[in-house]
Amino acid sequence: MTAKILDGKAAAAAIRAELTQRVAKLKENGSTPGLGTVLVGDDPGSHSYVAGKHRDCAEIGIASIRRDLPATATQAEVEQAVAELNADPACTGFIVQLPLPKGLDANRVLGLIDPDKDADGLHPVNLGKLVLGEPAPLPCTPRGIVELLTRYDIAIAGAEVVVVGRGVTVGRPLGLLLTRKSENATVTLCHTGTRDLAAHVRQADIVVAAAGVRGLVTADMLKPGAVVLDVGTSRSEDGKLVGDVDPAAAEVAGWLAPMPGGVGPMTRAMLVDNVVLAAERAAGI
Ligand SMILES: Nc1nc(=O)c2c([nH]1)NC[C@@H]1CN(c3ccc(C(=O)N[C@@H](CCC(=O)O)C(=O)O)cc3)C=[N+]21
Repeated sequence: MTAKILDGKAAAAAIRAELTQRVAKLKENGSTPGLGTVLVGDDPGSHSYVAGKHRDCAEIGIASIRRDLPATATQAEVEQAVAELNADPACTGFIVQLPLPKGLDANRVLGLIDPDKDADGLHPVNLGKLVLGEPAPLPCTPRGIVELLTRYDIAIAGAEVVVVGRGVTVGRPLGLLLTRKSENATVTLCHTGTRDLAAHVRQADIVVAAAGVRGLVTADMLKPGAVVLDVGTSRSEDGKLVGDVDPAAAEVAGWLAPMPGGVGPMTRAMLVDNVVLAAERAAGI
């Protein structure tokens, strides 16, 4: 048996088509959403992600605003770029691409983003609202995971979900999202300090691997038929993108969101969706 594919690339293309319609409607109402990005330094991976985001905006018909700063940018210069986007009415939502170069205080920068323009859902106020169950922009990768499962009719309510990884952008907020009443999953949050990872993963109906450790989740850990989402992104020796899930896992899993082609494209689609949702809210749609 080989796992069926959760095709995030196809699902994201469908979402972009829906977003194109919603943006056309917003424009009829005199509102054009605009996504801003702040990119510091010359990491090739970060450059290619940011380029992808601007391509998505062009396809969907929303404006995009780029602020690229050199690797030598100071904390004050990065904060200035954030202040400019906060003040720019053409920019209705923006992100600061992470990680920032060493020496810059990312949490301080994130805290300066206007929470209403926080397209990533990573501002402390918005993360706090997620804990409190109040409406707020939600982190893109967790949203993309829920959206992908929903589009494939995979039941989340009542499922035993094991999340591997406690990062601020994926693992930690994903646990919060999946345990809301509306999702109703039971979540175990595993991490590098987990004593027996295999014992936890073996119980899971759904496994989300988001630790950034190549091959961390292996075939022998899985319950046959489990749904596996690979969110890990590391580079192999020859520079290829590789995930956290060992390729042999595809022989045991029932469903697999591969890396690439799984959750990554959904993350990008949810970023634009966050910006469009905020514009719709502002326009009373
Ligand atoms: N403020 C901020 N927000 C982010 O959302 C954010 C960030 N910083 N920093 C880096 C991570 C990483 N991330 C990805 C998004 C899409 C793909 C994606 O679309 N990947 C394609 C492959 C792309 C390729 O081949 O290069 C795929 O999985 O199929 C990957 C990674 C967003 N991040």
